[in-house]
Amino acid sequence: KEKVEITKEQQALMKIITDAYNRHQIPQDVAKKLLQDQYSAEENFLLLTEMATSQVQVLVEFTKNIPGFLSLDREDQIALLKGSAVEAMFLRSAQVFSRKMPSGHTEVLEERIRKSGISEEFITPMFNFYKSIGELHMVQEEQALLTTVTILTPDRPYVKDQQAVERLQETMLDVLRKLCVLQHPQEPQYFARLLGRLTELRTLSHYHTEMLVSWRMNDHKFTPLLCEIWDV
Ligand SMILES: COc1ccc(-c2nc3ccccc3n2[C@H](C(=O)NC2CCCCC2)C2CCCCC2)c(OC)c1
Repeated sequence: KEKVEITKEQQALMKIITDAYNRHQIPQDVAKKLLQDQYSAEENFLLLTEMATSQVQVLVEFTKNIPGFLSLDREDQIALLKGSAVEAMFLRSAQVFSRKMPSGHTEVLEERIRKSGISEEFITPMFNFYKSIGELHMVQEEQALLTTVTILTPDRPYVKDQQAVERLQETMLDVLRKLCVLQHPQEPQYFARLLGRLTELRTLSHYHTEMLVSWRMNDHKFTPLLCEIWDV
């Protein structure tokens, strides 16, 4: 049985990324807000666009802490951010949804999201994803590394130097693989399951524009930053 060992460098890399991931949390916790009050579809849409706008800003700050990211070609950095922003947002939403909450809170949160204004057809795939992320019981290092692996996806549109991105992503995947083996020794397939979620995440993100324009209200307004990042 091969002995899996995280090197000193990998330990340092993981600490930098996890600290940055935890530092760059959403300022106002949306779950708390949703648990407090029931909002109209319009108010919920505004809340979503506000949360998503601040999450994109948080994502940009987070990527500056990924060792090697700032050494990539500048335009490739933008292409990676634009290409991963929606997936990072759904990954963060899944982590918010799967957080341990006092009993009954998750059910209230689920109900509020179901009734938020999102159209019926997207609710099942979205919650299937949230629950499949929750079942993994990821530790924070795994969450941070999974988001990093998602950002460093080489085949995003307009990425010129895919090899450079691939090298960075492989560095992160190697740490994540070892971490999974050490954190979940009884589950040799855990790492594979984790990466499988990224496929589910990409599929869910394909629905994203549809989910927004079909929100049960008229005249959907977006912030300039979201117009940049979302294809709306
Ligand atoms: C595009 O369609 C949708 C639909 C639902 C969500 C969603 N899933 C959630 C799961 C847990 C808590 C919040 C959640 N949200 C919205 C939100 O505020 N998401 C934030 C985005 C930035 C990162 C933190 C979460 C809520 C939904 C209820 C109405 C108000 C917005 C969503 O988040 C991408 C996108």
